Amino acid sequence: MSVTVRVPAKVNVQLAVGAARPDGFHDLANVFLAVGLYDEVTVTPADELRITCEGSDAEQVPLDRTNLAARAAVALAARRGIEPAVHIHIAKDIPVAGGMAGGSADGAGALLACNTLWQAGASRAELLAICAELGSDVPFSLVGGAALGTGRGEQLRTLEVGGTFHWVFAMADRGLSTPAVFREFDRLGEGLDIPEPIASEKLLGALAKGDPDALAAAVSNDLQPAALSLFPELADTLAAGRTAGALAALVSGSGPTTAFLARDPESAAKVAETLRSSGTCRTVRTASGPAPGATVLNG
Ligand SMILES: C[C@@](CO)(OP(=O)(O)O)[C@H](O)COP(=O)(O)OP(=O)(O)OC[C@H]1O[C@@H](n2ccc(N)nc2=O)[C@H](O)[C@@H]1O
Ligand SMILES: Nc1ncnc2c1ncn2[C@@H]1O[C@H](COP(=O)(O)OP(=O)(O)O)[C@@H](O)[C@H]1O
Repeated sequence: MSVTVRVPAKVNVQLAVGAARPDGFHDLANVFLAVGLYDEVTVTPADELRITCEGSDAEQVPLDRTNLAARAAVALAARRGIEPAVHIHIAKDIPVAGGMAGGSADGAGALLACNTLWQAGASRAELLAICAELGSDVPFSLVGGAALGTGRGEQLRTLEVGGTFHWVFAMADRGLSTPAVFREFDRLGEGLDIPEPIASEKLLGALAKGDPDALAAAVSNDLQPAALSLFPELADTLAAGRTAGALAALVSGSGPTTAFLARDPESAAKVAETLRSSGTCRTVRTASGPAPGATVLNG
């Protein structure tokens, strides 16, 4: 018997970043929106832990115990005193190292799948605690929808969303390392007074209303200057999307995926087409949000 879990990607509609903490992390006001681009994680009993991956970015995914899906299975098995004897297969559609939390999605997906396969009985609270140990973004991948993440992004408050938002995502031809982007944020901010990260009331209101124009006016990403400093060509992609009629154009999280908010599906298709022919990115996808969090598809 196998269990398959579907898990969404995310875009950060607000990413406010505070100064570096003594532990090296940064306090955030991180407004996550799950979008309908998914990885599927399938777990099947096996003699020992094994990982396989399929999809266009599969060769970039580590197949050893550093894979977040493997770490999730090991963490749950250790808590239950059992062997993580499972084959984890990842059908990957979320870009790797793209700032869309693909690894985090696989971690949350494997955790929910193993909990189901092993009938391990971990509560939602226990699953969320394991997710937070695995990474700052992993709890949100489990929960989906829209949420405000505080602390290092792992303490979640669910947000109301009053409609569907239509997005276009432009994937770059190389990845960006999340720690490197935070380091660049620190370097650019040296000697400056970095304010406490606070969620924007205007942005939360726009989400609650489902108003794309109001959301477009309120989106922000404090990591964007750092991502652009490490990957200056992203400015051309952002400009191409704006010219094509996107309501807002921003780097998704630590990048280098760029995200474009459109008024409706027709406008999203037009922005996508223009970006495809712009020569400024590798692939272009459309997706809408909010999307549900990790969901068991069978088993
Ligand atoms: C920036 C964000 C925005 O949602 O995601 P991505 O855009 O990369 O997907 C997240 O904060 C990334 O979360 P995640 O990828 O889970 O990060 P973690 O594994 O917890 O941490 C990786 C590294 O990122 C830096 N980091 C992460 C989170 C945080 N609040 N402060 C940090 O400084 C630290 O250098 C840390 O060692
Ligand atoms: N299941 C996984 N899928 C993708 N990357 C993973 C996974 N597990 C670990 N990684 C590592 O995490 C890094 C960041 O990947 P990813 O989570 O896709 O990007 P981001 O943090 O930008 O959202 C990758 O370069 C890879 O080395």
